[in-house]
Amino acid sequence: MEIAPSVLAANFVRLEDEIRDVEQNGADLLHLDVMDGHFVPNISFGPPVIKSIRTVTNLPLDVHLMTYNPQDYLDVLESISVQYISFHVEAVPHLDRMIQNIKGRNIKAGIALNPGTPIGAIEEVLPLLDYVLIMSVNPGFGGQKFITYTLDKVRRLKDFIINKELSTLIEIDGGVNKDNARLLKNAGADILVAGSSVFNQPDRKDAIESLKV
Ligand SMILES: O=C(CO)[C@H](O)[C@H](O)COP(=O)(O)O
Repeated sequence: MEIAPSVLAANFVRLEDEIRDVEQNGADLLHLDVMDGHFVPNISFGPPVIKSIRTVTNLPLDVHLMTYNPQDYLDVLESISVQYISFHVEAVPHLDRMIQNIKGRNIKAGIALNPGTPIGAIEEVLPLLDYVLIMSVNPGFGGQKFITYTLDKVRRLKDFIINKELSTLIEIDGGVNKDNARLLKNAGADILVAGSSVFNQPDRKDAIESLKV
């Protein structure tokens, strides 16, 4: 199980220290939510902040584009050398083209699904994807409660991946904590994104270890 602390929950005034803290205490990836205030009702940070973050960590950067027109960010994210980019199926009409655009840059490609979006929406392109990001809250804000029906979605997606003999990873994001981490692992999640349950805890080592079930 890999843990990707979500920078959205970090103390932005002390961002460098916050990132070094999770890097030194067991984080596997750093999850970066880019919000545009349109696809989701919030604005977070964009490429200039990600560029600065790149200079203070060796962790793989896992960028989640909660935006319309995610293709517009690819050139700059490639120049920053991020390793993972996910975009929302609900925001993009040409899934195949967008996946090829990401993978052609040697960046891992993922598609994110809102809680209410069925996994059938990505069935055809699943073999092309490196990972699927299942949202377990409605995206836009940290600190929300885990939506329990998304657990079954993870299970069904895992079954599909196994039946098709694919190696696609499942990442889950929203309301992840030490109480549901084992359920998520058993359902088939490979990467847990965790905002509040890491950055809002005083001991980040303990917080990350408690999610690595
Ligand atoms: O996608 C997200 C919210 O839209 C974030 O990754 C969010 O940071 C998750 O936070 P938490 O773990 O506190 O629910």
